[in-house]
Amino acid sequence: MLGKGVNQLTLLLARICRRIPTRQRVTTTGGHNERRLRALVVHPRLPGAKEALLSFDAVEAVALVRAAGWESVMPHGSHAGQAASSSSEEDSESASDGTDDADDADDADDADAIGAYVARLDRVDPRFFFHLKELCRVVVQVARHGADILVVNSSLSPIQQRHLEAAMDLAWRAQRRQQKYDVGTSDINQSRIAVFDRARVVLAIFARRASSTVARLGIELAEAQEVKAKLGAGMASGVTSQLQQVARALGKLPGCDKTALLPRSGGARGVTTSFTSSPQITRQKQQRVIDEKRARLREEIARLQSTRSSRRQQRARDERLTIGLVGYTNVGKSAIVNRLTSSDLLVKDGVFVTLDVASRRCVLPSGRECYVLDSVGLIQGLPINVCEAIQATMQEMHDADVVLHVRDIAHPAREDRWELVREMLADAHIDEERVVEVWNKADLIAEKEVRRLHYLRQQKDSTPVFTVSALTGAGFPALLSGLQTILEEVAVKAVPGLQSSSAIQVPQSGWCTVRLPQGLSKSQASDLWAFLHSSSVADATVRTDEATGEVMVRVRMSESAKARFLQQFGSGFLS
Ligand SMILES: Nc1nc2c(ncn2[C@@H]2O[C@H](COP(=O)(O)OP(=O)(O)OP(=O)(O)O)[C@@H](O)[C@H]2O)c(=O)[nH]1
Ligand SMILES: [Mg+2]
Repeated sequence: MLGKGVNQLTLLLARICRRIPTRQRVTTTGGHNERRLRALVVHPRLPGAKEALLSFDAVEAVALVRAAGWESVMPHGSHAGQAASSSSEEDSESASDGTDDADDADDADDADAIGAYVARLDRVDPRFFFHLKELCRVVVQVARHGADILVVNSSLSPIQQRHLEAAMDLAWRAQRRQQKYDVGTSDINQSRIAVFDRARVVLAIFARRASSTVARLGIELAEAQEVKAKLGAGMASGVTSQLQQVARALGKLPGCDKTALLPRSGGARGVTTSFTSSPQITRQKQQRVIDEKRARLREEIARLQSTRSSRRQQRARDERLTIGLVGYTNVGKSAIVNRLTSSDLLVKDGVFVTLDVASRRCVLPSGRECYVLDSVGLIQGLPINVCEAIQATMQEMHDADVVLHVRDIAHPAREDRWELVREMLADAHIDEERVVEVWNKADLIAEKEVRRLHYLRQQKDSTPVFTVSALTGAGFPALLSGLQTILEEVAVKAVPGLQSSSAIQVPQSGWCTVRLPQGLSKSQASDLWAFLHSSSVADATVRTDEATGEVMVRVRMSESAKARFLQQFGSGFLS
């Protein structure tokens, strides 16, 4: 047992992992009112990024923030999309303080439309992510608008995160000064404005809303991993002068002055976190506790995942084929599952509405049943390994017989998203041959445009595409009969030695032989296949009769299985 010190450490860890400021309650009218945390979203505009898609990327980040339950702050009149002339990196004493009010009216309109602060960068700074001039602007924005959270719509290294937190501590002091709050010395070592990158926001969404235990544990594991990474990331030398520049920029806000913002003893000491400032806790101890926690979580997740995989095996045993739906978030996957299976899964305009895989039964036009799996949406900038729910989605897709890649065909960023999903499917080793595209939301674009997109698509790839509207139901009869044909092909191909359904034939008792005649329908062939692959049949060997061309499948069947076979298919197939 590690004792009381370790318990304290665990509490500290939990606090640091969440790192959400304690300002859940603020005084507005004298009393204590609950208010949502306020997040400033900063979208970095880097060279090479597609200008046309800028607003979609930024708007998506704002949607993520809302899904996390935070309010996105972007008051009118703030800087958005700084003029190109301000984009050069000027890590000098003359760095702009970011407090000037010469906001361009168009920029302000952009801000209102996008809801995010757009930071133009020539490159990513290894220490602060932003070059000094832009860093000052961002920090001033945070201080000015009373944000509790800074969201950088990209991925931050542990060092960048740590340095940004240090800069945010200065913003927090400035916020307090502006509000004439007393900055007590006991508070000084506490980082109060949290810094989130895109992946952390996604984790926060899952942490807030994920209902399954395994998803929650997955979040805890990701957080523990993050803390571990941060332990190794100390403050780089030379950042003090940059923090002083930041303080200078903040010092121009009303009620603030540079010297009051900087820690009394100078340097970056006052902006260290409570974690690193607890002298009694050694780094080894911290690491040991985190490692133990990670091992415990991994074990528990593995145990729960094995339950999940036995559910998959159960599905496989009951002989129904599985269709998995995968795609970018908000493309209409759940709406399609609802249409296919007459279910009422939650459908909503937003990101990450579905947070766990769900399976529903679907009846095909032939009366044959299959499973349809709804899944967690994918999103740009989210490494699969960060999130257990996304890993689970990919595992389900990996095991599905057919994967429907659902696309929002009306979305301007559809091609980038198509590429992203294809890459993620390839990374998860999902065979392209099993993937069928479904173009959804066809009601939102003109038919002529759909035809044009089909034409362009055929130039590149001749695999089938189904165009539907989950809203109106258009295209669903064709989708259902297409799925039926595809599943029959899948079933037939799975019989060893058979290449196509038209060739199917089969067999004798104890040992018996099932004969598959030439003219067998696809649905009969797949039903026969399903039976022959059930647990009551064993040791199948397949050969083709040279004289008749019939396929003969020799199998061992129990007496009861044989009786069921005769009942279902008659005696014509047995010899
Ligand atoms: N116009 C139109 N809207 C649609 C269509 N299909 C879905 N939607 C809307 O798109 C939004 C997202 O639908 P969902 O089914 O929740 O999307 P999803 O892909 O499951 O999203 P996540 O679970 O968040 O990944 C909802 O507002 C739906 O009403 C469609 O064919 N046409
Ligand atoms: Mg959904």
